[in-house]
Amino acid sequence: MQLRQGNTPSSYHPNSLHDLIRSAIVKAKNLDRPVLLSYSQTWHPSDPLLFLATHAQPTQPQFYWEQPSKDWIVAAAGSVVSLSPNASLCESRFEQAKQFSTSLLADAVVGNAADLEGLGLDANLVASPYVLGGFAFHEAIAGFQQDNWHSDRVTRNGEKIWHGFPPVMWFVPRWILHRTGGRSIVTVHAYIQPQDLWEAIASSLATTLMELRHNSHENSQDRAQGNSQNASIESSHHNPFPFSTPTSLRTEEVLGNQSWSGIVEQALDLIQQQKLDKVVLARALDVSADRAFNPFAVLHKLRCDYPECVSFLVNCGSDDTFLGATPELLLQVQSHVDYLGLRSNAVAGSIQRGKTEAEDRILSDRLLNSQKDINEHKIVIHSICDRLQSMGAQLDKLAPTQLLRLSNVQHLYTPITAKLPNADWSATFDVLAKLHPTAAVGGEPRDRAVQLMQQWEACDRGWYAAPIGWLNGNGEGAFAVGIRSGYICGDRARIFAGAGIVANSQVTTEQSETTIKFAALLKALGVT
Ligand SMILES: C=C(O[C@@H]1C=C(C(=O)O)C=C[C@H]1O)C(=O)O
Repeated sequence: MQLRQGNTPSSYHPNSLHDLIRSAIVKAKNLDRPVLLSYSQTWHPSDPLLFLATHAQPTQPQFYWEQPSKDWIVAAAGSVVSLSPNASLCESRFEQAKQFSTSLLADAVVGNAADLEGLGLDANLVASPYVLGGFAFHEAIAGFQQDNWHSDRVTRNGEKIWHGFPPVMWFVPRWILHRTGGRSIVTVHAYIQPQDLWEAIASSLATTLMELRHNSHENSQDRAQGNSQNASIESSHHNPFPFSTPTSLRTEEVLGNQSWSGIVEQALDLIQQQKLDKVVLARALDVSADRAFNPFAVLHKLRCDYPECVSFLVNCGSDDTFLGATPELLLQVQSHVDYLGLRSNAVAGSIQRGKTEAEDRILSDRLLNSQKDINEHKIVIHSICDRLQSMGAQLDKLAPTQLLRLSNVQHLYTPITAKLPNADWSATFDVLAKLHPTAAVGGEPRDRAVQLMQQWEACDRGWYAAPIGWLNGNGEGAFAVGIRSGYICGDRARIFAGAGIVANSQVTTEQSETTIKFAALLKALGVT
């Protein structure tokens, strides 16, 4: 863990909660605008997903992020302040999120409980305010109504789509539980107005903390699992989400004007005519069940099956939950005194897993030596590197391309790291706007590819393949590409899978690749 750097957004305030609230009110009065307060304390070790499932209310926004490779879990719910996307503004949704986050984190008043103070500097770094959420793939979602995004969004064939998802949901949660290094910390936020009375704020924060502490189910689950500081979720034989799984499930491909293989053929024609280098085309499946899916149980299956991935869940406070386990990190940032450290992972080029070790090795070798996949992967590396360089980023020496093996599929994978000089954490949003969509989920040239997918794909991508992530007051942040994903609404789910089409792609091979990718979500939903 690195030490707090000079240009991190929030200033640290080591006082009691009551003193902290007083300082925040004084600051709000002096600035004549609301300020964010965050207060953190250590928490008893618990499974953050179970914690979210038992403490979030259905009408509250919810967010979950589990990144085992970074030993980083964030579970959050409620909202003290959120960005209301304004379609009439000419700024993009990333620029709106930047403006929203900048003053919030810059003015934040941050403090820790005495128990955290005792743990030293490292703990202070973990305890900070967070802004988090996600974005739609395209600037606008089909049928989105500015004033009424909870209302039914209906497509041309009369179906409700992406019902609870605005083009951007970016918010400061009421509470957040983060677990890293075997340590759990709860942070509560308040959005303090200049005229607020400290008693009211103190009582509201105390109520939030009390409600979080009070939950017999969570505590009994902890006892049942014998949770200790280092207890791993995967090693627990006890299923923390016992619920009745649907017994009867039906899947149906979402049909557009043309079949998926038809649009792949058309893409190949354009590639042959050298009008396009790559386009990623997605399919969607509707799954319906005889009873409601439990999104937390579905995510639990995904995180157990895909520990190499980022498991995520976002609910904007409606009936719909978007979730998945993605192998693709779009952007990880770390603020330093005179630069912003960047990391983005190129993931493209895929083959199935073998049934035996020998078969697996043959398939890996085939992928590592496939000129078509190497080219497809290079297009993605170049799309990321060129865009970072166009912003003035200094790229580190490129690491060799490796294999990324997931339980259903293996990919070509290259981590890309860079430094953005003289930039602070707020540049994260500029980098996101530049990178999304990379050629891993968009194509090359980007605008042409995006136009084709909007014209050809059977349904709106909504939040599929778009950035989901968080930023905190220590100048750290991470955004994943929301693939291997779908949304759940009661007894229905819509899941997505795409494949990159380049020169020499074969329609049947690409179709099988999407089938393999669908398998992750299908299995988690209970389709065998
Ligand atoms: C678009 C998806 O995956 C992307 C496409 C890949 C490919 O075509 O080889 C590999 C990984 C992802 O970049 C998806 O899973 O939906």
